[in-house]
Amino acid sequence: MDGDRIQDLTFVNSSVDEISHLALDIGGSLIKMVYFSTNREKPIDKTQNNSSKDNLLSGRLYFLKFETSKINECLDFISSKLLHYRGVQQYGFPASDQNTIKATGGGAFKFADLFKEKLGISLDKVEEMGSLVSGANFLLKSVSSEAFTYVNSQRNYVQIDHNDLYPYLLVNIGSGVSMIKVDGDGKFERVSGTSVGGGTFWGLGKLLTKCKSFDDLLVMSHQGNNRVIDMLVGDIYGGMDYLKIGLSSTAIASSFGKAVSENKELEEYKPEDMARSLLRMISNNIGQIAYLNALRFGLKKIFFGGFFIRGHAYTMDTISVAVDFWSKGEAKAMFLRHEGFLGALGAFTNYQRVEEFPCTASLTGDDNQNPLVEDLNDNGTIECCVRSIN
Ligand SMILES: Nc1ncnc2c1ncn2[C@@H]1O[C@H](COP(=O)(O)OP(=O)(O)OP(=O)(O)O)[C@@H](O)[C@H]1O
Ligand SMILES: CC(C)(CO)[C@@H](O)C(=O)NCCC(=O)O
Repeated sequence: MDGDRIQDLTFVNSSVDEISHLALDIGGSLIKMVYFSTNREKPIDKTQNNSSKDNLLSGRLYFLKFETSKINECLDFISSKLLHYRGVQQYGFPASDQNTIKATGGGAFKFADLFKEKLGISLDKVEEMGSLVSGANFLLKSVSSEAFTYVNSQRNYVQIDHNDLYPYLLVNIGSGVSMIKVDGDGKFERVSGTSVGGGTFWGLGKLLTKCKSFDDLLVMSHQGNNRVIDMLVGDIYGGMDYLKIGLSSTAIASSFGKAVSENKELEEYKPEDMARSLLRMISNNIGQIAYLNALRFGLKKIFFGGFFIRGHAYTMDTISVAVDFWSKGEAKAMFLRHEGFLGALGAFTNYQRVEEFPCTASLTGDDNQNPLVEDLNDNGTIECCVRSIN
């Protein structure tokens, strides 16, 4: 299992009994899991606007991921922690909600029988594109310091103006890529997509470099030099720029194009260089298609999500430069800190008692750990509230 340890628990004494609202996004490559953990001894006071029956439970959202090809690890995890039972009755959920969890992504259909058979769990299916949009809107509207631009190797956090959020283009780079024009809460249209996405990078990368894990492939791409394999404008123009059409000598004229004339065997290329060319090719292509779709609908804001990005500097830089270059600085590429969990968060917010409250995401780690998984290392929790009925 490869999970993200989420740190900085609000309630240091919280125990596994306090887990609730488990939601899954079961994709072509990865299963994403989101759950809420509260301190049942300290439900916070009712807000002034609440009905007398409502309580706001304060706690944190935690995030985990599993490879879809190792779905049994996910099933074992849920079963060993009894996640499907937790918090359901305690926080006013009807008994019928027991053994039912919200799930989105193709795997919610593909693996529904497996969940039923192995764990007795029914998957309450939440539509995938709607989940991505709900997850993105939740993050953009409720979580501070969530969206950022990436320019000159620098993350610049963007203040989201709630009155000026829509419309925007959401580009979710998972195994494949979906491009969704978002006009409001629940108002969206999938306007484009491409099969050249994260699965392509991971699949071709595995074949070309024999790397064992996605993270190895990313590390390799960081160390490589794409100019060894990519045919540059300068390679064609004798070292010169082609400024008349806006191309410098170092721009890529043809991804992997040098391999044609060099008569080298695959083994003669360094895996690092191939990983770099591949990452650049795919990120560039997605950046360009995203821009074209933004242009199609006159959208200035493009948010990129999906686990392909992984906060990887080179990926974000390539996408940002592509959007900036093609739009002549008109459109902006923005990224999300919880990029890979849009669908799972969308399924989570589909629980009736999860609403929008101001949330904060913890940026740094400390001694407090995910109550379920103590030996994981990555990324941040979201502090938030859910409504419960007593
Ligand atoms: N640890 C990892 N293992 C495998 N792939 C990873 C990992 N980390 C990031 N990735 C990348 O993330 C991609 C999957 O992203 P994501 O989980 O958002 O999509 P998905 O839901 O599996 O796909 P889809 O939505 O198309 O069904 C992989 O194809 C790969 O490029
Ligand atoms: C099929 C989905 C939606 C599954 O998540 C995704 O992998 C995707 O958007 N693929 C791209 C398909 C296309 O539009 O060509």
